[in-house]
Amino acid sequence: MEDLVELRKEIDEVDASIIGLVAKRFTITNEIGNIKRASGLNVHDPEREAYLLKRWAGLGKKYGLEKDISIPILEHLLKFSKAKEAEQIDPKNIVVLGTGSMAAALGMLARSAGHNVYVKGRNREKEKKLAELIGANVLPAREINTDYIILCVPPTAFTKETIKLVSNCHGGALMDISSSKTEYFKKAIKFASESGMKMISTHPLFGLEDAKRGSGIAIITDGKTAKDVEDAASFWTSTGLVAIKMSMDEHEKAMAVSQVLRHAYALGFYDSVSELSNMLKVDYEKACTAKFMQMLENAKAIKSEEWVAAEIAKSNPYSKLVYEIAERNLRKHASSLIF
Ligand SMILES: C=C(O[C@@H]1C=C(C(=O)O)C=C[C@H]1O)C(=O)O
Repeated sequence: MEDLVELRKEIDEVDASIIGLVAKRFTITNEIGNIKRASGLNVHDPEREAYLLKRWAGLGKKYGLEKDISIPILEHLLKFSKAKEAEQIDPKNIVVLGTGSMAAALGMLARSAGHNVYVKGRNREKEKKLAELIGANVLPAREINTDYIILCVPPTAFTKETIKLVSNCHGGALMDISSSKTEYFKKAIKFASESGMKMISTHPLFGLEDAKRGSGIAIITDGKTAKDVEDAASFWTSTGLVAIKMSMDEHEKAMAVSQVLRHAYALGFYDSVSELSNMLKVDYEKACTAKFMQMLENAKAIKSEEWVAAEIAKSNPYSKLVYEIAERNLRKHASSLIF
């Protein structure tokens, strides 16, 4: 039985590599599509395809794989690579700066929409791993024209050195993804202008696990030309996200309700659960509902990143109001229920 588990683990790893490589192949065929479009060549190249069929048969033989297995895979790839090449409208050169989960989520969305995605991080290993995972390329050292550099690093890691990592990238705009805009935004604008880049502030309105087509992304309109906002919106729309244009103040207000307030109660709830259960010496997990556990899980996730919650609360201009109202309502319920 242990062997079965081990072998399945191995299969899972092989499958991840296969998918990563298939996605990488599409990045390359999309780039070929761009070159063909620029030089007026046909997408379909029968000579090249005949060569590939022969080569795949040869490679199959070398690895002991029957033609019946290998050739249909190639045919499937050819069908979709040509379809993607043909349908590509306006592929952008995107650099994902950072190697964390948000970088993975956004890079993946951009990749699957057919954009050319490059990964850049401070750590070479992590950078390579992420590029493989999403079927993108590591940012090459040569000079490169970019449309958007998506800044997926936490505010604390956002320094001049971070920007230097993409000093070979020219053109386009730097996009931050932070949920609290005021402080971060100022810093990002400063760095962007120092390095001659435009700055567009965005905020993906989803958590790390649920970055999927149809989720929203806020685009901050303050101080931006209508064209810059429109271009950014159309890029994100192409990845399947819904672009929501809003002012910085509207965004901060929405964050005050949906993040600062939620975090306040979640952290208060989490701390109260542990304090109260210790005090009562009760094993609440033995006799609680699934809904309670769900709420505790949510609170625990926020607690585990308390510093993020603190940072958002610290820089949100409405936090004081949020805490006043949260406290008042808790007291109101306490007095109407108990006292
Ligand atoms: C990518 C290309 O375009 C098409 C797709 C191919 C592929 O997926 O490998 C090969 C030949 C072309 O019909 C190319 O010309 O290389």
